[in-house]
Amino acid sequence: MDFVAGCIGGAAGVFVGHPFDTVKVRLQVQSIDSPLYRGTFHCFKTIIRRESVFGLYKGIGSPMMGLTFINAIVFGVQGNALRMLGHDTPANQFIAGAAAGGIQSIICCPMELAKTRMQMQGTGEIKASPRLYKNSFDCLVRIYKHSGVTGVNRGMVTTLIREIPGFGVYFLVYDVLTRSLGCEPGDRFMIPKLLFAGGITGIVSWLSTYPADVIKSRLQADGIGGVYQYSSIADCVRQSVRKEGYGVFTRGLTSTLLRAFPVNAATFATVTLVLMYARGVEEGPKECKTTQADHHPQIQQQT
Ligand SMILES: NC(=[NH2+])NCCC[C@H](N)C(=O)O
Repeated sequence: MDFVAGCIGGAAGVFVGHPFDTVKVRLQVQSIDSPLYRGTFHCFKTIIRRESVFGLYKGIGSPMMGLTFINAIVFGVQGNALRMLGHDTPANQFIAGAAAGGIQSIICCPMELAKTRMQMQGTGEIKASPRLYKNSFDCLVRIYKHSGVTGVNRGMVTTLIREIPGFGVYFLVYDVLTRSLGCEPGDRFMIPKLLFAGGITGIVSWLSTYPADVIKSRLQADGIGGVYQYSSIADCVRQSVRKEGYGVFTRGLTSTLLRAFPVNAATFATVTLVLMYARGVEEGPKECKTTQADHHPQIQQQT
């Protein structure tokens, strides 16, 4: 049931958060020499004006499909890893989350490569012009045909640098918050508490590894049409800092944090409600459990 809950929770999160992600990528990747957007809200308005509201949903295909598996992997691996580690401690929360973050990167990296390319395609164009990629799947097929497995995994190292600590923090912070807020079964404020805990967790998690996300976006957007600006991660960091200063690592951060709260609040609350329904249907009222796998956003009905 964790699988189903994770899938539905992930889909809810993608629908709520994708526009913010598109704005983030546009701001992260746009040229500093001739910027199209002055900031987060100007970017939102410009995309809607020039590309309609659907411009905000460019590239949603791959995360909507990919997150079905990603959330299932994340919640499944984290819960099983924690059980393997034996004790539900903050350190084990981090370790289990980091393991989940590393494993889900196998799907996340190609998925975000396609998403990033689709989000950057047709930037600022008022009228649809012939596109390099028809859709996210066509994007990955073309990259694979041109550059093979290496091409499809472009940005993998920066994805791992972002996701392994990022997901470690994700599950550690969520566990600490839900415990300190007293998310106990039968608490009538449990859902608002879980929404709050999930939202804050998303913000803290993204802040923890955001510089890696900026570099990952630039590397994954690089090479469209076969023209490469960066030769390596170090070259991308060097060029970015030399041209824009260390502030480059905050590009798109506002949109990311605006996205992180509702997406992760929606994901955790949806997972909770799906599991609550499932347990309510399958197993009826349950005692409050203590293991982390059951400390996840679940609601056991009072017996
Ligand atoms: N820095 C991270 N990768 N944090 C994990 C957050 C994952 C969550 N699915 C989101 O997209 O917000």
